[in-house]
Amino acid sequence: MVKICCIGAGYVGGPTMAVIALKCPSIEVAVVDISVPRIAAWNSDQLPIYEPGLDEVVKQCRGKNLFFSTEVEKHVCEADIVFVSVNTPTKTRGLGAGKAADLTYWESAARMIADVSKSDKIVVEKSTVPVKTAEAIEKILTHNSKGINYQILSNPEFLAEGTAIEDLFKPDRVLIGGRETPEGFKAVQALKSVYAHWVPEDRIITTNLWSAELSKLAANAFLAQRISSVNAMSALCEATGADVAEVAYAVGKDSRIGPKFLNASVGFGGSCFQKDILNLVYICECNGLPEVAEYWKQVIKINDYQKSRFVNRIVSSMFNTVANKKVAILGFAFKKDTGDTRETPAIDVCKGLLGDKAQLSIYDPQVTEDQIQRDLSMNKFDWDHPLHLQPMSPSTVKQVHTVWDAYEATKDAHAVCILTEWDEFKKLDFQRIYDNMQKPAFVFDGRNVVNANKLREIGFIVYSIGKPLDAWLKDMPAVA
Ligand SMILES: NC(=O)C1=CN([C@@H]2O[C@H](COP(=O)(O)OP(=O)(O)OC[C@H]3O[C@@H](n4cnc5c(N)ncnc54)[C@H](O)[C@@H]3O)[C@@H](O)[C@H]2O)C=CC1
Ligand SMILES: O=C(O)[C@H]1O[C@H](OP(=O)(O)OP(=O)(O)OC[C@H]2O[C@@H](n3ccc(=O)[nH]c3=O)[C@H](O)[C@@H]2O)[C@H](O)[C@@H](O)[C@@H]1O
Repeated sequence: MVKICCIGAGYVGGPTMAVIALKCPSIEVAVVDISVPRIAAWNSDQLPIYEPGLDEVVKQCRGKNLFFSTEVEKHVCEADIVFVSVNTPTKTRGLGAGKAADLTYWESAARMIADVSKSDKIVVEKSTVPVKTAEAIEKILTHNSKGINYQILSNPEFLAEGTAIEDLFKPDRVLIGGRETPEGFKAVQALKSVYAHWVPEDRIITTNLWSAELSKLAANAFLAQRISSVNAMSALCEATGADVAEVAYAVGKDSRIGPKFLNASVGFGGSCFQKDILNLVYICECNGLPEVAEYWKQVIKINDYQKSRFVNRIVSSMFNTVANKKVAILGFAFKKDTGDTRETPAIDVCKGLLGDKAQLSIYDPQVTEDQIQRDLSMNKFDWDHPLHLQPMSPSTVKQVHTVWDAYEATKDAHAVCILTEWDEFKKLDFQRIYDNMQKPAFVFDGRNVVNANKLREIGFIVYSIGKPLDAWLKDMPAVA
């Protein structure tokens, strides 16, 4: 029986391995992690991450051919194929701080593999890593090899959170990069045969190592660039009276451009877009390509601009101050159908409002009070480290209250900000909300989920990203 071990039981390692176990009953899959609570949660009824469809997949295989364990060394030693899906945060200190990927966790995983292995192994990069990382990993493994042969493959993951199971069941493509040697080709074939259990052959792309590594960074950069492009247009729409949804629809109808990923928003979030672009920027700089680095940096700059533009719009509309005003925040996760808050635009928007002394009442159906408090008091990039290495007891932000109901959050509020596009926000009784709010009552829709005209009929002053401004907002320009 082929044995797979995955180091890192996170958002990628957990769902990816659960699907491999489901689709390949003849393969034994062990997912290991240094985080004891995380593994305990994977072995319980309350999985550590919320992802539609994940519970069912895990329930079907756990204890049969899918195991979650903290016995990292044992499972690595026994495995034929070792996936590495550990954190690759942005460096906060030293060379490349604020941009380069911190490969500490990756390197320690590689050294541990070299230490405990007693048989040949295929080592698969599942984490998103800088191009040429495989070369470094190869050196660590071969210099400590004790006669064992290692083949390094790059097999980046393209799943999106909230649709991870769907994406894993029917991937647009699976990408496998390997060395162009007979041993390399053999290793690529071995991994290909795992995916071939359920992925059509023409969707499994094989390339050289560096193409696979770079394709992952390129794909995320292209996706984020589309959002920054439409968000840049949203500012121009507001200035001119155009409607960004109409513009995006018209532009997306061109089959060369396509309709997906053109929703204007308060900004993109998530654990990877910013991190991976910063990483790409750093690689460009290191390769003497400052113009290319500047080009990609702009994608992040527009994203930061979009978030601060949103905060400025709120404050300027409300008589240039939100001091001591209750502002309801609906949605804190970085997108709907996930409880993940890593790099969520809600953090920057809330921090901006807190900077202007607002009182925040936050409701998100999947995010806990503890998580929100941690996010609002943590330093940039600290979130991307294993849980037990994050700050233990960050200070409480007193002007923030977390509630478990949208009506409670909006009661007596001066304004409502929608920061995540949860479906339930579309169905709220806005008349009831309006009746219980201070007047004038404002809605700032950072995800374009509400029917602005209906809300205006109720009496709200409404701001929607990239839509023609109502008279109130026109008179109060958002100047930074
Ligand atoms: N979150 C996402 O949607 C996607 C993430 N990625 C990439 O996948 C990688 C992992 O991301 P996530 O799963 O989101 O991170 P995560 O933080 O959810 O999971 C990483 C896990 O690795 C564990 N870990 C770290 N060092 C370890 C070690 N030496 N031994 C054992 N366990 C160790 C941590 O405790 C943690 O549970 C990153 O490189 C990320 O860029 C790629 C595609 C999608
Ligand atoms: O490498 C990764 O981590 C993953 O990053 C993204 O996936 P994810 O961040 O989970 O979610 P997305 O659906 O891409 O959304 C990212 C952010 O962009 C925002 N977004 C998305 C689409 C859009 O049209 N407008 C928009 O503002 C979302 O609200 C969210 O904040 C990519 O879509 C995945 O292919 C990739 O594997």
